[in-house]
Amino acid sequence: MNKSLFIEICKRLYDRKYVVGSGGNVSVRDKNIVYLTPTGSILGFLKEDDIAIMDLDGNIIKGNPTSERNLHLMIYRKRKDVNAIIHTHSIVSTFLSIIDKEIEILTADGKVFLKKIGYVDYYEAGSVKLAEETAKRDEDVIILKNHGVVCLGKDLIDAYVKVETLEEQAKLTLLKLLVNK
Ligand SMILES: C[C@H](O)[C@@H](O)[C@@H](O)C(=O)COP(=O)(O)O
Ligand SMILES: [Zn+2]
Repeated sequence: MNKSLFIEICKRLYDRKYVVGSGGNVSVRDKNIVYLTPTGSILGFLKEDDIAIMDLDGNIIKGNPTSERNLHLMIYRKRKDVNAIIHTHSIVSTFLSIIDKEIEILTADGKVFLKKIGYVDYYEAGSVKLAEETAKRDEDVIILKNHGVVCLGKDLIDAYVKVETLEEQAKLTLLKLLVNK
């Protein structure tokens, strides 16, 4: 697992305001081992030694993994093609879910990188129910209503591109709603 890339991606998510405060979490799977951001951590300030480690069975090997660990693990167990998961609180993507508007895929990037967007109703953050309902989805891009987004990738770069592209499509959707008012 490329720990320096993991830290760099977390820093960019924070610096580009896909998360604020201690929000968001990231994980990477390497065979039967999962590397996760620690619960309560500020993604912009992480060091390589802060990265928590679990196995796919849910045993903690190192540190205190994210409170959304069940969400990450349930997806990895179901989706053998997924090796990275990014959860953010992307503001426009989340805002549209608050006003019950679906994100439209409006440009070429959206069509290429997002394909379909799934939606999960609001369930308490960190709950097994939220994890179960999210893991039921088959899309790689999932909106957690009134909470944030979850993007799945074959690797960390793939998941990161989906986070950025999703927020761009959300911004375009919002602009379209405002112009068409
Ligand atoms: C309230 C929590 O911040 C929730 O939003 C959670 O989903 C999150 O984003 C960060 O939780 P961790 O710090 O436990 O990863
Ligand atoms: Zn969250």
